[in-house]
Amino acid sequence: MATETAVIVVGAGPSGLATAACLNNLSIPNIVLEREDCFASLWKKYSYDRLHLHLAKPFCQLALKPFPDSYPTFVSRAQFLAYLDDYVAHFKISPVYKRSVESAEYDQETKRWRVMARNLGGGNGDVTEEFSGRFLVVATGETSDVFVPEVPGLDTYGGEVIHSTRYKNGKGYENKNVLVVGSGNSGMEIAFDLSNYGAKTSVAVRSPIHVLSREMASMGLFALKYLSLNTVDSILVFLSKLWYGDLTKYGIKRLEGEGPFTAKTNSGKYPVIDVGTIRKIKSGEIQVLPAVESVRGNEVVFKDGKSYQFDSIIFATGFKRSTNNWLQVPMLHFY
Ligand SMILES: NC(=O)C1=CN([C@@H]2O[C@H](COP(=O)(O)OP(=O)(O)OC[C@H]3O[C@@H](n4cnc5c(N)ncnc54)[C@H](OP(=O)(O)O)[C@@H]3O)[C@@H](O)[C@H]2O)C=CC1
Ligand SMILES: O=C(O)C(=O)Cc1c[nH]c2ccccc12
Repeated sequence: MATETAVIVVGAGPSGLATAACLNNLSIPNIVLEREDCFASLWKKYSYDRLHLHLAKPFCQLALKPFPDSYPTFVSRAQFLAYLDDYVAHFKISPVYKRSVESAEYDQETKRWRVMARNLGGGNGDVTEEFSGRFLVVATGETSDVFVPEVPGLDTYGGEVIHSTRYKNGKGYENKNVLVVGSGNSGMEIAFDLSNYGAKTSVAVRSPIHVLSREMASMGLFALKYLSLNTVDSILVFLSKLWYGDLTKYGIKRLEGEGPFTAKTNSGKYPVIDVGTIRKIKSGEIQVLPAVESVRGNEVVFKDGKSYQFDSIIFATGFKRSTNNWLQVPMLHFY
């Protein structure tokens, strides 16, 4: 027997919770299905201690409930989680946990979505459950499944290998040679954190990037209300050049041809919001290396042919979307 509702929301991250809050506020029946055993699992379980929202308060609060006035401009992970706890209680949201959605199809006859979810908490053997709703909301985000590239020889590596989602802080990395692979926001901040804990830190930067300060990014978002994307991007590139200078000699090339917000909008390439990493790169505390080519024992070989020994490798290589695995809508395309 299918469980019937008006709206099925897949994912209990911040977007899924905000959707459920708006629906509950209008007394529209809904069910939130969540694969994990808690809401906002990325924030709760899979992020590092020093994490703060990168964008100023007004850009990050969820629908219908602003952040408390006492919160600072850049909200910490603990504060964000406390806010979400309040939010879930206030809007009486009760996600159904440990439900991994395996398929969602729209039935043209009944005009309803049929969603099949595996109950991961079913004890002996998982059970598949059916949910039926008039509307489906996909709130599984851009960060649902971890991505680690295949690196030749990685299986011969004797040191520790983790994905950025397992990194909490630099305890235990003091004086260790640590390589962070990936120069997105996770990689750049984890490198900064490791260095603060006394790790000998390197970061492998494969592609050109935009680097902005938190203030530049928030100012840019605010300016988008009044100015075009291209104008805002030109201002941001100007400010970034002025503030950070040319980073080529440190191994970081600026992304040319597409401004920071255009790159985000067109190809999901987020600008790096600098939290202090660039200063450490300039001072030599953090070493920038090119793309990783292969691993040979405890040595990592880079694109320039050089190789170095590392005690640990942290793959901050991002995520894969999961939507295409279960959403059966041939006419929709997701990048
Ligand atoms: N405080 C905050 O609000 C924070 C927000 N975030 C956000 O979370 C999201 C995820 O960020 P993040 O975890 O950094 O992931 P991203 O996808 O943003 O970054 C992944 C990085 O890994 C690199 N990479 C991928 N594959 C390879 C490979 N085979 N070899 C070498 N490098 C590779 C990418 O380089 P390339 O471009 O060459 O593919 C890129 O630099 C983003 O939206 C980010 O902005 C993250 C941290 C903090
Ligand atoms: O408001 C948007 O469209 C966003 O994606 C916000 C956002 C998240 N991370 C960022 C990094 C730099 C600039 C904007 C964002």
